[in-house]
Amino acid sequence: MLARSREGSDSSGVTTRPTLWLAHASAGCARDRQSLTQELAACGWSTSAEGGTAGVVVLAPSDVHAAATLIASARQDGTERVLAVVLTQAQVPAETSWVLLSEGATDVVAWSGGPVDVIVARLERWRAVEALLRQPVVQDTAVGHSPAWTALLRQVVEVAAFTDASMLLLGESGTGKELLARLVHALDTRMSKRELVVVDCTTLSSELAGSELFGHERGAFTGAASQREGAFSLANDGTLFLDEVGELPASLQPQFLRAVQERTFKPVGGNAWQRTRFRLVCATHRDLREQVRTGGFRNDLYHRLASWTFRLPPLRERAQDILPLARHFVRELRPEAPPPFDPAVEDFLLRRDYPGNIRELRQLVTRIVHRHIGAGPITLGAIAEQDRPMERRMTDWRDHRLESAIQHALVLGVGLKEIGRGATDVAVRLVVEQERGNLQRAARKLGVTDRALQLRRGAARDKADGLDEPM
Ligand SMILES: Nc1ncnc2c1ncn2[C@@H]1O[C@H](COP(=O)(O)OP(=O)(O)OP(=O)(O)O)[C@@H](O)[C@H]1O
Repeated sequence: MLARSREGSDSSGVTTRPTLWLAHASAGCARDRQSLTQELAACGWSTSAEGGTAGVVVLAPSDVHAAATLIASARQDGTERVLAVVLTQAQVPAETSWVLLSEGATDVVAWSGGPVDVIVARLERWRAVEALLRQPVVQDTAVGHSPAWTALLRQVVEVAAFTDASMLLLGESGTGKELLARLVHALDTRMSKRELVVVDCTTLSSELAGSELFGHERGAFTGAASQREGAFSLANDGTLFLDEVGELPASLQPQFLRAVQERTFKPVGGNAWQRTRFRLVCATHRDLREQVRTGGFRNDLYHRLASWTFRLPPLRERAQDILPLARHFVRELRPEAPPPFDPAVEDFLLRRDYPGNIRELRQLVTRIVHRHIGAGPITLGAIAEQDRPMERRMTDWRDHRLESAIQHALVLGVGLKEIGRGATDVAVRLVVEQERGNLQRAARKLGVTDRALQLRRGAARDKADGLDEPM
């Protein structure tokens, strides 16, 4: 019932034709699948039994486990979104939905024949989001194809384009919080959109912060020679980006809460309330919840800021983005003729640690490009002395993170065979994801035969059968 292929994908892995992968969980629902195919076709959605980036799985209420296996396997092979369509006139039981969602279904709906509006509404939204992700404003600025990054981007783009909700961006320094805030502003569809106003809360002093945020009237305080607009007013019909919001002075938080909640504020020294309408995006590298717990940040304000919370992955969790990002920075610096990296330089970039995340990678690549001479590829000699690897700076893959994962497994009583198998399965999953479901390329990269890879994947899927380790 499941035949998959990766055709129809462009370089970013996004399907260029609007064909939907359609599968059914058991022979019993083949006829319903047929009528769903027709209904979808009437709404302009063609379907195929072969893979795509989005799919629909049709199941009878008794097929939950078969459907869950189908969905998990599709997700592993690179299908980004799967809608589970349960053939029932009743509501889908919550337990069924949770099982399907936990195996990777994006959504679960009930359908009992007839119009497919509920299904099509979801497919149209997905298509709109995928179209946005292909826009140059996203492709050319928010570089990265790793699953962690694309999953995040997909959610951010959806919230940015289809809501005016406030967003809280959490992440280590240099992970791209400001870049995402700019993207959210660029994707905002409000016609009257004005500007993006950036306020760095680390630079707000208690005395001047009120004026910076709310503006002031002439003569409001010594030195206020003329009236001045503040960030809340400047951001009207635009976006207000508060960087390092955890540093917002406690004395300002009540006023700030009012401005965010009511969208009204009074300039310093003024009597009249002013209205403002903006999208609020905040960022912090701190644990804001912990600040709330210890009383450094107001709980009510936190909940106002964090309608949506997104965690940006550090670069070490998206290592497959290192080279695409590095090449992107080279193109920015040498747009006319971007030189390629020698394989040895690529290896150096991949093995290094980046505590400063993408900012550190960008600075490193900038130094390399500054030193690169001539028209040929960038060679190891272009790496500045300060950046050259001393043994302790290179990342041994068997580092403390692997050690602590194994330590954890040992504490749980996991045996050597299971640990080895677990490590193999993680490696297989990562490479299959990287190769976007192309099993031949994945096998080559892993240094095993196609058959061995298939066996391992089969065994991982069905651990209960206790198949012997094939590789
Ligand atoms: N996905 C990306 N694609 C291209 N460039 C990126 C990406 N993410 C971050 N950058 C670049 O990395 C640098 C750091 O990003 P940014 O300033 O957005 O990080 P940040 O999380 O806001 O950092 P901080 O917390 O220190 O303010 C910027 O030059 C930005 O353009």
